Amino acid sequence: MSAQIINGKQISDTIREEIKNEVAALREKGVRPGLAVVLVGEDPASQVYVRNKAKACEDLGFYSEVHRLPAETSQADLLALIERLNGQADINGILVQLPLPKHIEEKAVIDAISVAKDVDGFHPISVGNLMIGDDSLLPCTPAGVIELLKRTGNSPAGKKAVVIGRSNIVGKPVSLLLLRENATVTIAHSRTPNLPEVVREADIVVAAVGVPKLVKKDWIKPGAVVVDVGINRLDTGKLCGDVDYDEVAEVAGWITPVPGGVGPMTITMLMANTLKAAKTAHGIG
Ligand SMILES: Nc1nc(=O)c2c([nH]1)NC[C@@H]1CN(c3ccc(C(=O)N[C@@H](CCC(=O)O)C(=O)O)cc3)C=[N+]21
Repeated sequence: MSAQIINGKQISDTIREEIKNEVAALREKGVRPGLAVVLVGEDPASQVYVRNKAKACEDLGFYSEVHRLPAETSQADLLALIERLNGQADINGILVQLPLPKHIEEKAVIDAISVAKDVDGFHPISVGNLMIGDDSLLPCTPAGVIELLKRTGNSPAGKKAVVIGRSNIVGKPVSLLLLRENATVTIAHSRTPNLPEVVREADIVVAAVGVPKLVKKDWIKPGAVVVDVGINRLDTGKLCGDVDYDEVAEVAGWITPVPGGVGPMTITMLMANTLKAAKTAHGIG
């Protein structure tokens, strides 16, 4: 047996087409969603991500601004830029690329972003809204995971889900979203005893730990859905996930590849959030 592949690239393209059509209709009414991306420093991986986000904006008809600041930018200057973007009517979403240089306090920066423009969903109020179940801007990667499950007919309702990893950007929020979708959720992590045994109970496995090929074939219940959020760059330059894809694909029912799985969905959900923020800003349902 061999797993069906969850093609994140293809699903992402379908959603982008939906967004593109909606943006075109909005622009007829004089509304153009706008995204500001802020990059501090010259981290090469971040440069690539920022370029991809700007490209997505262009492809989908969004207005976009990329602010590239030198690595030695002061926290005060960065906060002043965010303040300006918060007040800018043509900007509906603000994304400050993480990680930031050491001398800048991440929390101060995230807290400064207007909740209405928090398209990453990282602001404490957005996190609180997620916890309560209020309709808010959801963090992009977790929202992408849910979308992949739903669009392949793998609704989490009534399923047992095991999330490996408890980070603020993936593990915790994806667990809350799975719970909201009526899954029974276990959050496993580096201190969980008998991890393979715990994972073997799962109908849905979400791996988000950042350890290359951690999840093995004998951890997986036959037929389970395996979603790999890990993006690890090996010494060879190749990307690899947290799941040992080749062997796990032999037992899983469904599996996401890396690249081409969750990654493309992250940027697509960012676009969806920016569109949503623009509609809210203009009082459009
Ligand atoms: N404020 C903030 N928000 C973020 O959302 C954010 C961030 N900072 N910092 C960095 C991480 C990483 N991230 C990715 C987005 C897309 C792919 C993606 O499209 N990956 C492709 C492959 C890309 C490649 O080849 O390198 C794939 O998996 O198929 C990956 C990673 C967003 N991040």
